[in-house]
Amino acid sequence: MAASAGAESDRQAAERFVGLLRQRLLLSREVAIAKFNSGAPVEDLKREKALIDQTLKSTGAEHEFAYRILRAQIEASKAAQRRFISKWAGHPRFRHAPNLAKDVRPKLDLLTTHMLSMLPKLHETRPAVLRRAATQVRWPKQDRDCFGPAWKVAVAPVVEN
Ligand SMILES: O=C(O)C(=O)C[C@]1(C(=O)O)C=C[C@@H](O)C=C1
Repeated sequence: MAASAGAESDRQAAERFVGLLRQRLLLSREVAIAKFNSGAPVEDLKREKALIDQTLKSTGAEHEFAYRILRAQIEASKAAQRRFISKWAGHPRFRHAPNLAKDVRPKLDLLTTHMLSMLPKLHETRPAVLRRAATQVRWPKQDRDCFGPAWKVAVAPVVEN
């Protein structure tokens, strides 16, 4: 470790990045609860456009990669939300639902910014290391049926890179 002491290793960077994607996907359950209670549709194209525009404005050389990664996170979130909402069909509304605009979206935004700030580092990370980190991710057992398939969507641009 002598020469690179203090520098984040490839493995650490990959795990940190994948951890951010995981946290973002975990929030899709909160989003789904809010939408299940309010009846709002899963897809919000206005919000997606705002996110993408913001991303394209704030990224440099990693433009294309950033776009693909963010798109995948949005698609993954929708896939997980739809699974949750169909699983809850026939259930009463949740007693406590988070406020999408005030509670959940600011968290999604923070994770997105953090995630995108790691892209330059990620470009130098070997794909095999990223793939390994992505396959090591675990989900709460009771929600694996929703997060598992969505995770494949979330990491597709990372593991195929
Ligand atoms: O903010 C929402 O309403 C979400 O469902 C989250 C999210 C996202 O991943 O950022 C996903 C799907 C929507 O179409 C818009 C945004």
